[in-house]
Amino acid sequence: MTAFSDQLLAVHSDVWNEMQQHPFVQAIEQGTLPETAFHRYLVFEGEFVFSAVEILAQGLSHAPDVSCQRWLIQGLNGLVDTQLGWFERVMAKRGVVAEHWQPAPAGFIRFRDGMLQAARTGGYADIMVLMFGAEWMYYHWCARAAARPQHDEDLRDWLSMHADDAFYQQACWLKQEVDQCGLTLSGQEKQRLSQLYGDVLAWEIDFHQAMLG
Ligand SMILES: Cc1ncc(CO)c(N)n1
Repeated sequence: MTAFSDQLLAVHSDVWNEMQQHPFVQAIEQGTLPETAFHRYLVFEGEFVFSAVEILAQGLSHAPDVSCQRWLIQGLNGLVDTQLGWFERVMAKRGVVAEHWQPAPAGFIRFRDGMLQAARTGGYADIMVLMFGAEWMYYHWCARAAARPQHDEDLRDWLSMHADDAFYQQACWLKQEVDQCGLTLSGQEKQRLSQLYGDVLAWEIDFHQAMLG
């Protein structure tokens, strides 16, 4: 039987491909992303990472065993220390002030609120689907973009944080958790989570569209 994560990828391949070929992603791959768009991205991606801490923490509150708790705590450390620390340093160095980019674009709000609402009302499987949706997709485009020459050192750094082995292992763990959840879910629950996975990719497309201004 096809693993649940592979079913999600197969059913939603159109929206997956749309995200992988998004103009924001293409601009980064081709080295043509305007600096304004990168600065807008730093502000709202930083805000999303802050929300992702809450999403993973909700996951931690439902974790079925210690091994899952360890993975989630490691993920939380990565977000709070490595990533949020990186935003603070890079934004200060580049003179990017979050308050200057308010109000937040509608595409960002839809993405963030969609993710937070699903994490707050859903169970462990919901949160694994949310984070698998976000991270597996990010690993794939960032790995491609990181393999290209990138003249902006901060962008290069950000891409490599999402293309390195630690990030890949975490994305693989989320994929396995989705498969594990799939083994005991009813057909109706799987249908609901498949819809949620499709929503995540659609919200991601909205988010990255909004970053182009
Ligand atoms: C917008 C967005 N989606 C997904 C990820 C994956 O972690 C991220 N860092 N940012």
